[in-house]
Amino acid sequence: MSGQSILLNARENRGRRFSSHERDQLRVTGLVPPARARTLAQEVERLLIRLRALPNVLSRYEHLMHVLASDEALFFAAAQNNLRTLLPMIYTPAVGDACLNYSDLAIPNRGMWIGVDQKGRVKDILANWPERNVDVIVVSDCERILGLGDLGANGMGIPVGKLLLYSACGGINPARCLPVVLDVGCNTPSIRSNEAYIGLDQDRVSGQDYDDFVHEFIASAMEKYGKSTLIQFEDFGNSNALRLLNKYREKVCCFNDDIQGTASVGLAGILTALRIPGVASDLKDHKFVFLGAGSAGIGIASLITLALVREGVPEDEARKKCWFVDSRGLVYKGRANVSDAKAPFAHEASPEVQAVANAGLLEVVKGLKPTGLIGVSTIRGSFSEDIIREMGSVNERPIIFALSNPTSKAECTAEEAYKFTEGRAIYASGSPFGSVQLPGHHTHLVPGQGNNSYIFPGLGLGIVLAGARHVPESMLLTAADTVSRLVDEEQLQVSCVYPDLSSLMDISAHIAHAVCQEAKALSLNEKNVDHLDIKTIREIMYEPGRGQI
Ligand SMILES: NC(=O)C1=CN([C@@H]2O[C@H](COP(=O)(O)OP(=O)(O)OC[C@H]3O[C@@H](n4cnc5c(N)ncnc54)[C@H](OP(=O)(O)O)[C@@H]3O)[C@@H](O)[C@H]2O)C=CC1
Ligand SMILES: CC(=O)C(=O)O
Ligand SMILES: [Mg+2]
Repeated sequence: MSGQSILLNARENRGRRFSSHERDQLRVTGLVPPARARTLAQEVERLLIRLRALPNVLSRYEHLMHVLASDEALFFAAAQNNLRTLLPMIYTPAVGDACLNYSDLAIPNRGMWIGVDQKGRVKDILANWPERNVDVIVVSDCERILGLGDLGANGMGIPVGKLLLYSACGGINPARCLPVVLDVGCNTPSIRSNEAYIGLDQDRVSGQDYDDFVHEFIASAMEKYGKSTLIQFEDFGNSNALRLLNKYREKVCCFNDDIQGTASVGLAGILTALRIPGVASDLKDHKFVFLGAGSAGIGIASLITLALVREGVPEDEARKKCWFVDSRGLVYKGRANVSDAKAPFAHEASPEVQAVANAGLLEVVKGLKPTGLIGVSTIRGSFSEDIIREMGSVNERPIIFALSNPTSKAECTAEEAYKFTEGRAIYASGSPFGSVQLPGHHTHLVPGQGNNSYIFPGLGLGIVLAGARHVPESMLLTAADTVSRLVDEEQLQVSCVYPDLSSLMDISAHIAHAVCQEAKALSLNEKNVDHLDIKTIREIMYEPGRGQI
């Protein structure tokens, strides 16, 4: 490749970073401005200045997508070395705004939209993807994009964003990542009424037609890329997420990020909290109330159950540590409308608890006295002052996780959680909040970002390196243990239950190592992992700025 074609290729293009010798050799002299070659560090710095000068979230998102499409090394070097700054611009919360407005954004196309109108032709369509080798596919039908609902084809920002994190935080080569939207229609009138809407203008298909289409996609992807390609299900609606996971988890190498990745990051935060003075140090001495009993909530509770079983607690007893409140109130045995997924967590409720079951979350908290309150409901403000105060009155250090995304959907803010508990809350949120200094307090408090982005990049890397045939729950447990172990004293001092976000590449190397070992222990690895110590994994991770920044 040489001349103009190299400048038009995002993977090869280095724009103004080509040396004069390279410019001559590659025949791009004159095609780039004549000023002396710049370094990657200089270009990254310039990009950050430019981003700061842009007026809003969407303009920054658009700018970054253009950089990505023209100079991949610059994009990922900037991201990997400035995760705290760039993650919120390419992932939550910005990606929420981006998806809401996707049809109107001036950005290059990225990923594959496969429409249900192409049923029967999915294999042919996949053949249009230019790369022969794919390690990870993130696929969404976009029915539940973050807490924003059904955004149809606009949801592409999510598979794209997740895969950007696979490279920026997990060191997977971006050339081997495939974002896919299965466009099965959209039931949100405001999205479809935009005359520029990029998706199919039809209602969602469901039932057998839906299942056949998803199946055709999975079978075609396996046929084209092989059985070791990892499929990550992302942001499927509640009626399909667990169903599809259960259908495919033993058949293909796949996991559902909203169920399992979230479970792992949720458990990691809880395990870390056990190390904070004032919190009961034994998981079995805790009780959790979840607001929201969908993919994320049921996922976290199921993994807490597994962690307790690992400690010798009988499964039935373990499940009783987790209680759910859904859109109809407390979930308990004998209540109407308890789905199969919720049923294992529908416990016998004492008459006192039943008496408050329809009275709202505050009464449930008063009745059950949980040690932890976990928000996965998409309802902003649902952890009201009263509820947070109640958590503070029954716990020395209440665990309060507001995990709904994006920021606009968080059950409570970091400041609310700290203020209403006099700084005693151990708080984490799905989308980032800044640190908080309460009046009269010496130290600032740092909310952890309880987001599955701590998990899936390293988990995926481990799966790919091991050539794992399946993704058993024990891999999610081991990922949670690993993340929790990496939280240092300094973080604990400021009540933060997650490791420093800017070290995600290192965290991912640790997770990948643990996952490789787990794959080997279960004989699930198609590839030899014996040589893969943490240092070796870290060295083979994709990192365009290595040694230059
Ligand atoms: N931090 C992270 O890493 C992650 C965060 N999330 C976030 O979690 C949220 C939920 O995701 P997910 O579980 O997949 O979504 P689901 O659609 O699967 O579940 C949503 C749940 O919220 C419940 N709910 C809705 N309204 C209310 C209400 N007013 N009061 C109580 N419960 C209510 C629903 O109740 P019902 O069952 O009765 O309909 C349902 O159980 C989203 O905002 C998502 O962005 C998700 C994955 C990862
Ligand atoms: C983080 C994530 O996966 C979600 O909010 O859906
Ligand atoms: Mg998700």
